[in-house]
Amino acid sequence: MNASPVLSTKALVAGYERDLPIVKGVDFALAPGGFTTILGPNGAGKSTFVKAMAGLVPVHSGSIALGDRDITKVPAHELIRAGLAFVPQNDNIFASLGIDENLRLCAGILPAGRRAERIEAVYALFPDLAHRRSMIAGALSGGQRQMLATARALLVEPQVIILDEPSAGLSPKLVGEVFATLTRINAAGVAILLVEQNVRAALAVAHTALVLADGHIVHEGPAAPLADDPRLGEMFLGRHAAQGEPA
Ligand SMILES: Nc1ncnc2c1ncn2[C@@H]1O[C@H](COP(=O)(O)OP(=O)(O)OP(=O)(O)O)[C@@H](O)[C@H]1O
Repeated sequence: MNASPVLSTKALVAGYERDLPIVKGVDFALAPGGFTTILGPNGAGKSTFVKAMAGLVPVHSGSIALGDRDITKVPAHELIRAGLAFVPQNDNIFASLGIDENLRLCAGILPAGRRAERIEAVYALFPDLAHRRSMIAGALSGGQRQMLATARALLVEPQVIILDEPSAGLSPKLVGEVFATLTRINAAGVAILLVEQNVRAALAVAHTALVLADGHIVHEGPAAPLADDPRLGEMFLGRHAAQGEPA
């Protein structure tokens, strides 16, 4: 028996301008504790799709649910309290503040009595950050910045965390560290939705994969087998492949 999804969409159409849909009717479901990666060619609408779920891009039609709650029209700041955390690709930390200040600032939305306890719980997940509490965030490496951004999102004990290309611009070693961290977070019971360009690394950690092309789902299934699936290249090349153009 399948548990009801923690995050889902029905016939979701979304985009920045009303007459220009980018996400074109997507039905999606993320299982509680699941780990799904969203892949697809540049401009497929991956970021737009997750931003719509995070309340950051207008929904034209269809619906979004967090558990049983319809969140289609819930603003982004309320979604964080409701248990849906979003880590954007850029500008996801306060670079001029210390690591500890970054966390304390974000913990401000929690009841006062829980803040210190949650900050320590998050430090326990990120020992690299715990060792550098007073360091200015802007001086962190790319991978450490991503970890701080993820740590901030975890302060509220979300049911779901959505990450938009956390490995962008990182060296292979740092990519490995970021993805190992995501695996630990998921093992602790937090469902993860991960937008990635780094296809191989994402398929190695996620349970399921969803491939978007031109705002539509063109494939959905277990992640690991997709890495060796000959159709993978075609899904990324889209109509160019169908027209027989070279990769
Ligand atoms: N802020 C914006 N305003 C208007 N259009 C946008 C905006 N951001 C993205 N778009 C458009 O939406 C389409 C999908 O972009 P999106 O960033 O969602 O794709 P993506 O699959 O995440 O691509 P990439 O892998 O290159 O990041 C593109 O045509 C893009 O130009």
